[in-house]
Amino acid sequence: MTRLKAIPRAHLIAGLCLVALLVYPVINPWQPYPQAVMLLAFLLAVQASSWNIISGYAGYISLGHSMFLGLGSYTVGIVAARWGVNPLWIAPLGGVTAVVVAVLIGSVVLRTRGHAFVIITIAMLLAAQILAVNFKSFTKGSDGITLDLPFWDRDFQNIPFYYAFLILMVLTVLFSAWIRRTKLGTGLVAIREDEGKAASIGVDTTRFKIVGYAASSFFIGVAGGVYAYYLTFINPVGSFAILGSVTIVLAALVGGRGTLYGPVIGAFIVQVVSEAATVYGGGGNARVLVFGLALMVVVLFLPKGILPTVQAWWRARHPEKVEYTDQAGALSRTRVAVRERTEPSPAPAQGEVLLDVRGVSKRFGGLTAVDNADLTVRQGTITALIGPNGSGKTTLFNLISGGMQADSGEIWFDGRRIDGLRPWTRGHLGLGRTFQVTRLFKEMTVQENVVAPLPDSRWRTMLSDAVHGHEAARARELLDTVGLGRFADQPAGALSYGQQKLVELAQVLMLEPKLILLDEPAGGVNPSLLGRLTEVIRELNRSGVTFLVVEHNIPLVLDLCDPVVVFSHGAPIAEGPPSRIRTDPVVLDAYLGDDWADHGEDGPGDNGHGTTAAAREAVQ
Ligand SMILES: Nc1ncnc2c1ncn2[C@@H]1O[C@H](COP(=O)(O)OP(=O)(O)OP(=O)(O)O)[C@@H](O)[C@H]1O
Repeated sequence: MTRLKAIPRAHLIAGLCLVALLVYPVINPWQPYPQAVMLLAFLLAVQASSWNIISGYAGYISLGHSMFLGLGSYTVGIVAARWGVNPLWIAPLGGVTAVVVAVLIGSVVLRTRGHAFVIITIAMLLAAQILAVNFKSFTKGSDGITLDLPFWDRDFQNIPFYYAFLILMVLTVLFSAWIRRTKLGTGLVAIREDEGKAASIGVDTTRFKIVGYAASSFFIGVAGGVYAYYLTFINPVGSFAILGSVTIVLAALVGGRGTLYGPVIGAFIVQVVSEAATVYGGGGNARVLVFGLALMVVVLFLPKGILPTVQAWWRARHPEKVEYTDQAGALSRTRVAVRERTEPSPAPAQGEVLLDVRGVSKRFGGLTAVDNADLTVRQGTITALIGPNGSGKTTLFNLISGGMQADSGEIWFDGRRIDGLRPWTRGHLGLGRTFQVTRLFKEMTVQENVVAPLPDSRWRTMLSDAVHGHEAARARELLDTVGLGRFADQPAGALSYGQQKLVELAQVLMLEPKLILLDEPAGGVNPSLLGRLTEVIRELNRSGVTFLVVEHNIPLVLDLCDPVVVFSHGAPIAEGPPSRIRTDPVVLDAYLGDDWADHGEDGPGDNGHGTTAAAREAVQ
């Protein structure tokens, strides 16, 4: 009984529904019509659930996904007709064709971001139809291909197809669930939430999207092969119909895009409504009208779909108890362990140059944000980068981490020129960063956020478990370190700003970085946790991690960092140990203000929380 209780409610309900579906034809064997409606619902569920991998998890909407059903049908149909093989045995070939085509299309389209993908998917569906019409020697053109009737007794009617599509539906849902549990799954969701941020934490967004697109095509291709046998006839218009793609999207939207069971629920609803519209509404055209109305209702009243809406309602009625931050736990922890890098490259010796920015510039129209800047960060240091607002510090961070490309200059990291590398490759080399305004993936849980980064480009890492296993255990450990272990299963969007800062630090530590760029780490963090934060930075630094810190909290900078580089108008104006910087007349003039020279260690008007306001006022 306790074992049963451990299974999530959704899986239990799904299991019960599956048992009912398995026994239905046994109880009602001589009812071919309802069996046909059900098996078409299973087929739609296979398609919607597969579509959900690229369009629900990764957010890249495909409006031509029924193309894979047609490709599967034609592959299997052509082979079966030519060589007299039974289509059922070669149905997986349809999946292989679908994956090959998805990889080819994806390799071209998914290198870019955004809307081009939607348009291309429709274009590809129509192109496939034109090819099927014109490649007559293979496809018999508009005449189509007729296949042999099923070999089993006619008395069995649809039952074998019923079970074939049911098995495919179960396999698709299990496959989709498995993907969502892996780092591939968290990476896909990360892409949907914030593609730039995903790239900065080592997610090779191009590869993830191509793999996601290919994964979303396989079972549809297999189902296409079985469907060809079910129909015993395939032609270009029927196999590559745009209405098929619209139905897939509608099913996923109705049920709940991005959820595991939503597309399946949506498929059953859409299939039953579609059948009712055809039977009672006067034919196929009524179906199109009903689909249009349903789409409007969903967009207006259920934008998240049925399942997420019901889940939100349930959660509101049965709120989970959440503890406050385990601040005491975090503060009492003494050590934070750094993992060994999986592909260790010899770290530069203490004091050697780790990051070398040489004559880098970045212009935005008429504004030169970074102006021929030089900067070196030596191994083992906690280097500060300070300067007035708008002096180009964050832009320089973006250039170093790969979020932006420099107009000129070179950036070297750990003996390698990196300014031409993609952001995730820089991450794999050991370059991590946090953001001034936190950029967590708000719809993922806190734990998923911390598990999402990839320290290398190995397939094994990509397919490792993000929910259990060593990666998840490491994420928990890091969350405990920053005092947020109790929040692991909460959505990241529910955390306060300061808590999000701490999660972002834990997240970047998953990269096993050699150098961490911290953009205003103290912003919004309460004073006692700030103490813990600086302690963590020091501990990591003692373990060999180098830091480059942008921070306006000058007492913190002067206490924690050495050397300090001062930026003004896009270039460094001074560099040295804190003791020299705080009295440097150039720095006092450009940033700190004369008051700094006249006050003690803590600067003017310090209240223990830093003097950001004072420093900023001084600049103005
Ligand atoms: N994407 C962009 N497009 C246009 N201008 C930009 C862009 N990013 C930064 N800038 C401009 O470049 C200049 C430098 O901005 P940046 O954010 O790098 O400064 P900063 O030193 O980090 O400032 P702060 O201390 O306030 O964070 C600013 O004038 C800013 O308006």
